[in-house]
Amino acid sequence: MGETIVSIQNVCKAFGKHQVLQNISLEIASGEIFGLLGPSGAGKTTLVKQLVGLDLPTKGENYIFQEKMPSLKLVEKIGYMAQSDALYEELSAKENLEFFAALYGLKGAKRKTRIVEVMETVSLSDHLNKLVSAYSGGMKRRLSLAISLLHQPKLLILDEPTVGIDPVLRKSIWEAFYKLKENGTTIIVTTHVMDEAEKCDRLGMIREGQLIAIGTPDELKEKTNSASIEDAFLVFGGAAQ
Ligand SMILES: Nc1ncnc2c1ncn2[C@@H]1O[C@H](COP(=O)(O)OP(=O)(O)OP(=O)(O)O)[C@@H](O)[C@H]1O
Repeated sequence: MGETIVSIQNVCKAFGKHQVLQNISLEIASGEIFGLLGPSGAGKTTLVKQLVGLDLPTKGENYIFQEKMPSLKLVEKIGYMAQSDALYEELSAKENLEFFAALYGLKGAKRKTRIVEVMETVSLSDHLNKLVSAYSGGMKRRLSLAISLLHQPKLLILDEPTVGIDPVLRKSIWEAFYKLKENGTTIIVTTHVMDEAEKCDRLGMIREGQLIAIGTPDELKEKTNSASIEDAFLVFGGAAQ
């Protein structure tokens, strides 16, 4: 495995009395596609928000590129796609991309090239000048993904990137992830979709704020004698014996 890019150390998070993350520790290496798998409400979004510097743990620390989060220095190195799309509906896709590219300091020819490239990556090149309000839900997800890729981040954090995307496009988006990985990008993806979990290099299974298992999809299935990730999850979660 490559060098450690993400180190989560004894992270806890409480909202009032509600303990949402319970002593999570894990490390993610350079070039991995790491999946955080868990049901709705398990704490995945809460954890990734800390990794992008949008929230703080109640206890413990998160280090990214050996730097303690939150750190403004790392903004350029991290791409984040939130669970709900943050797009300007009344603008075209191109105008949205130009706006975010400007925020990242991309100018002139570089900006133009990156806009073309990221739209190709998400198969939206033919819809560049369309208003976002005329986009479908899946198209908006893909545009959000394109925006997160604009500045060629070394670490990409994607919160449920393929929700509302049909299986054909989902496949093409995963091909894009593999291409990014080949170019050295580390990717963290949250999901509750089991077949998507299978595509990750390693998985962290999260249930009720606890990391109940970690390993490659094959390791997790072997350890539990399960035919599927879904069954493995149930065994680790104590629901089936
Ligand atoms: N700002 C907040 N204040 C209070 N409770 C919160 C807050 N944010 C999240 N929670 C609670 O923390 C728990 C974990 O939520 P989180 O969004 O991290 O789960 P998740 O695994 O990402 O689920 P989903 O797949 O539905 O997004 C939930 O019970 C949620 O209600």
